[in-house]
Amino acid sequence: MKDQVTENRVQTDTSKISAKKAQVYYGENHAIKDVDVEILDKTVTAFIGPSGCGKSTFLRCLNRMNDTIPSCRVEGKILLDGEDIYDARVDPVQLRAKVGMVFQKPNPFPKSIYDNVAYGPKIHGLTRNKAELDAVVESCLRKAALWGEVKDRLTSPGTGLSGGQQQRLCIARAIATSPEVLLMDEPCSALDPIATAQVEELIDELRSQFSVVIVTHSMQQAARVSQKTAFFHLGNLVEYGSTDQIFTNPKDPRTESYISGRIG
Ligand SMILES: Nc1ncnc2c1ncn2[C@@H]1O[C@H](COP(=O)(O)OP(=O)(O)OP(=O)(O)O)[C@@H](O)[C@H]1O
Repeated sequence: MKDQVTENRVQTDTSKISAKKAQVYYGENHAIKDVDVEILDKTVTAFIGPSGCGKSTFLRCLNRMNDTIPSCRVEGKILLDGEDIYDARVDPVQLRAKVGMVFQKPNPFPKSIYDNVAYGPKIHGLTRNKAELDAVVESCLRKAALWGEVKDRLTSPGTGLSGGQQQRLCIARAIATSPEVLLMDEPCSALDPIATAQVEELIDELRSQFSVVIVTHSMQQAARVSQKTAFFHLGNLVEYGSTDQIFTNPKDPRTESYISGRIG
């Protein structure tokens, strides 16, 4: 099958996150309607769709980031490895260490480069001593392709880096808690083409370790970085499939209209 040929880099068909009849409301506004989807492990999944269709809202459901919005209500089930993440026993802070997030605008803490990355391992007690923490910081900065540029100024403020470097620092910070899933909400929208290419390359490397979900407005980016694509429209998940199939042979006329530029 064509899917399998073009998708030969997908390493697994194991489901990492399952949404079952997921609904999200902001007060009366029904923003996500009946979404069923399986997000695969060690795969990059792109969420695409016109502005306001609910991509970010659905992304934020996956690590309970919507909990911070008072008017927001989530119904249905979101399971991480089969466990309901909305169960009362789940601690959202622990959940967000497992399901990390990188935002549209780089948002380093007003701390040193070192402390930005060390923060998560410290608060979650993931290292036993300074040497271990140093090793985690170095390894995450290396994975984020930033080590070479910052190794001589680890004590300088993270906010003093360029936009692209700040975003890679935020990625290093997000991976420092050894997440199983990384959620990225338009991570390149504030970056220039060179920084975008670096982050895209990084995304491709990260998926050998965990599942990555990326919201993007750029169909070119979705095609470059993802193996699976979900197309949202007016709060509905209209179509989900291999990125190749979605872009070359969409089944739903709404997907076709969007990818050919007729809606959005
Ligand atoms: N914090 C919020 N409070 C109230 N309504 C919200 C909030 N965030 C999003 N919404 C509403 O939910 C719907 C989906 O918005 P969302 O931001 O998830 O869409 P999106 O597809 O990510 O859009 P964009 O591509 O423009 O970022 C919209 O009707 C929006 O107005």
